[in-house]
Amino acid sequence: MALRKLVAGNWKMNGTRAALAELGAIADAAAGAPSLDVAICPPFTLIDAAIAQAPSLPIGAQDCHHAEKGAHTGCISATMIADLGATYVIVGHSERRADQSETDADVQTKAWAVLAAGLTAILCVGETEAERDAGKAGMVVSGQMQGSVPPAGTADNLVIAYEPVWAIGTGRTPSVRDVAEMHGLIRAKLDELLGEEGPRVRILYGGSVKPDNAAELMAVPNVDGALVGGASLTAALFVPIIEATAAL
Ligand SMILES: O=C(CO)COP(=O)(O)O
Repeated sequence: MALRKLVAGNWKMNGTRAALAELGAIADAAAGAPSLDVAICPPFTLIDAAIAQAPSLPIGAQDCHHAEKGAHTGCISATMIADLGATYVIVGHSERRADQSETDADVQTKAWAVLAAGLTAILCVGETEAERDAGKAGMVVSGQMQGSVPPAGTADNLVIAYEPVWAIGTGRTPSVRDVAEMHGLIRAKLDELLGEEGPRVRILYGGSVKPDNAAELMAVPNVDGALVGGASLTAALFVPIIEATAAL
């Protein structure tokens, strides 16, 4: 089944207010590609201003706390993100799994919080290079799915992002064959975990997506869009990725 593609940018810990100048051209490209969904996930500090600057462009956050509110100094809840008018929250990014020691169980409770706030979770999974070299990539990703996908996930509130850790920020990407194999495995796992919603949940590929490889990667079966890091920081690089995906 061909699903409507989503091309989402993850700005990570990049961008001060000056970066908002990129959003105009990105919003224009999104408007010119009505067959796709496009989104930008800037740092928390820019969400409000990004929504004001580009009201037509869906905006997301990169993390949230699992609780709705309370004594958690420095944390941000999904409810607060929803209150700003955002649409998406990334959960379980490998950088948080590594830097903040987030477990599958942590990621699942965060995903629950995102769904409860009426937002869409972009839930990230992916193996390290050592795990791939050991022939364990499928097992690792399948285990992450088992432990972190919320059973209440539907096509409307859940997106999976397959991001092999070794492809993030490295300029290296898996072969088209490896991407097809992993996305097929993730699809089968979604079918197992979510029943009839499984075939409709989008599976994004992330890791060194650039203008020159976007068309090839986005054409792979079961690749329903991209989660783009570095190349989403400027319209000059992100707009060609939107256009290449829309042209498929
Ligand atoms: O981690 C990523 C998106 O979440 C991918 O980052 P890069 O596109 O910079 O490799």
